[in-house]
Amino acid sequence: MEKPLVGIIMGSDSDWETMKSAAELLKAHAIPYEVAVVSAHRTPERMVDYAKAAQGRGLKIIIAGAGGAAHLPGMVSALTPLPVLGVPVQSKALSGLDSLLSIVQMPPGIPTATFAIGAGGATNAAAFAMRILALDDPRVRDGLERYRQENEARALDGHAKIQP
Ligand SMILES: Nc1c(C(=O)O)ncn1[C@@H]1O[C@H](COP(=O)(O)O)[C@@H](O)[C@H]1O
Repeated sequence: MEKPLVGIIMGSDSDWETMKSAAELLKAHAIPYEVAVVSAHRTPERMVDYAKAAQGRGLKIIIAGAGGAAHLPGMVSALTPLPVLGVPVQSKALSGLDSLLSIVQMPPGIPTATFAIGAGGATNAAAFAMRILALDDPRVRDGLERYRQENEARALDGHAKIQP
């Protein structure tokens, strides 16, 4: 087993339905990743341990998803120098706007990337992680080019279908 380069963490197992989209993209491109439930609110000490150990364990990027009062991405970002990519999970009460605003409005000095609400955001967080890894890894660069071509083919296929 290759050592994971990307850590996908989420506040609750109920976020997996959203966050699995990130895992699927990384898996499709053979990028080693790990998955964990880590919560700033419910398991604060585990969060501190996870964030502080991440770089030393060889992780390069953390994708953090959370819903509602989504403090996890920002708190992890405060505890590690690694890039943290935040995914707002769609909440029932406020449709994820709460999650989005909780992640995006970080104070200067603690940068935390913020993606779209829901599974599309999780996919893009993984695609962005690939772009970061591609800076030093030609294999990931090739994978990204394949992914771009697949997306292009899918769009053109859709275009062909709507021609009268
Ligand atoms: N936002 C956070 C954090 C955190 O930010 O640390 N921990 C859990 N949660 C969120 O609570 C929501 C409801 O969780 P449950 O479904 O377990 O009740 C989830 O979307 C989770 O991300």
